[in-house]
Formats: sequence, C-alpha cells, structure tokens
Amino acid sequence: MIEADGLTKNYGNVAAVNGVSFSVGKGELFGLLGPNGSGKTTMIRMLTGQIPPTAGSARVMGLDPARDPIGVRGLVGIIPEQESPPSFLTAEEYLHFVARIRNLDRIEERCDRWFDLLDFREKRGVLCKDLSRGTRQKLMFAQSFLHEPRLALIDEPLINLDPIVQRTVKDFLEDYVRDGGTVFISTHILEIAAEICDRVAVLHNGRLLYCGRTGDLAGSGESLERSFLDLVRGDAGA
Ligand SMILES: Nc1ncnc2c1ncn2[C@@H]1O[C@H](COP(=O)(O)OP(=O)(O)OP(=O)(O)O)[C@@H](O)[C@H]1O
Repeated sequence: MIEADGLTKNYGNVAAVNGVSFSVGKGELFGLLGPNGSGKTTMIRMLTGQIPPTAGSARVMGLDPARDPIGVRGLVGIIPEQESPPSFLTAEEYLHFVARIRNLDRIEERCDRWFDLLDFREKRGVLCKDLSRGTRQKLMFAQSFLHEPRLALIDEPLINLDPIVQRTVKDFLEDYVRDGGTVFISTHILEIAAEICDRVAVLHNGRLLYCGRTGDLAGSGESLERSFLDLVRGDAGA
C-alpha cells in the first residue's frame, strides 16, 4: 500500500527526512514513531502529496504522490496534524461538504454512523469554531473515514481525545485493519504504538533507526518505551 524509497526532504540546511525507505502492506496497522522534530509530519506530508520530496520517491496505492497528489487524496483518508475544520460551518455541514466533494451516496447515513460512533451527535449543529478541541478532532477523524478508504494516514490520531473516545478509536482502527484496511499513524505516544501497531518505524533527526515488528523492538522483558529511549539516546550519542 505504501512504498518509500530513499525519501528525503530538506528545508535549507535542515534534513527533515533523510533517505528513508520502508514499505507498508495491506492490512497493517503501522506506526511512525519519533521524538519532536524527528520528521514524522514531513513524512506524512510527502506520502499524501502535500509537499514534494527533495529526493527519493514514494508510491501510495500504486500512485506517486509527488506526481498525482489529487489522485492519492481521492483514494486515501488523511488526518493532518493540527488542522481544524472550517470555523464558519457546523459539524454536520462540514461532513456533508466533504461527502459532496467526494461524490458520496447515503450522506446522512454515513454522517450518522460517525456522530454515533464517536458520540457527538448533540454537537452536529454547533459551529466548528465553538467546538472543543477534542470534538474538532472527532470531526477530523470522521471526515477522513467518510468515504471508507482502504488506506488511512493519520498524524497524531488520539491527541486531545478523552480515554473513552481513545478506546473507541483504537477499537475502530483494529476492526478496520481486520476487515482489510491499512492504517499508517504517526505518534510519539508509545503506549498507543505498543498496544495497536503491528510494525513500527522509528525516526530520529530525519533518519530511520528501526523498522520492524513492534514486539521485536521492545525485545523480551523490555518495554517499548525503554527500547525506544535506548535507541534514540544511543543514536544521539553516536
Ligand atoms: N516548513 C518548514 N520549514 C522549515 N523547517 C521545517 C518545516 N517543516 C518542518 N521543518 C523542520 O523539519 C524537522 C522535522 O519536522 P516535523 O514537523 O516533520 O517533525 P515531527 O516528528 O512531526 O515533530 P512533532 O512530533 O514535534 O510534531 C524539524 O526540524 C522542523 O523544524
């Protein structure tokens, strides 16, 4: 579903992502881990065609996001980091707006499913500017899955969500991959990765330090947090 081959993004003399290669297969729940500023958001932006790479290439569901960003965005679900729905629309208007742009049928039914699943039906008529951060995050989650994409790329999916909604979202993502969907999430919350990700990649200063099964990174008897810290601190000292 995703192939990254030597992906690189430079901002001036900062290598935000530096020669990173990995692949994600169908039905995987794949986690991109790394400390602040390690390149996670830059990676997701390149994979979703929001920015072109400086070097290297990617294929996402068979398309090159640098050449066909609109095609990629039509196929996948995206939750960008720190993006909010438009302040001047209500929650319901926003979902209808996205559904119409995507030419979807059964719009009411699709929206109702998400209002119920994430438990914010009573907020459907509220302007987005007056929603809490967590409810705006629920709305962004709903918009990204409205068209039932086969691949979802999600930047920090559970930030701002309370523990009850976090549980619902984690269960949803696990069911979604069980039914053949693929999920690529970036997070620095290691408990989430340890709980739900089959495989993880670890970025540090834009470079790939690890890519493999989550359990293999943690190793026997070690927590994912301990192993992650050892890996990143070891790299810093190298
Ligand atoms: N538009 C930009 N212009 C210049 N530098 C940028 C830009 N976007 C990102 N960077 C730099 O690239 C590096 C990687 O940033 P990025 O946002 O991808 O990291 P991240 O892992 O998502 O961080 P966080 O976990 O804090 O969100 C950082 O050094 C950042 O300052």
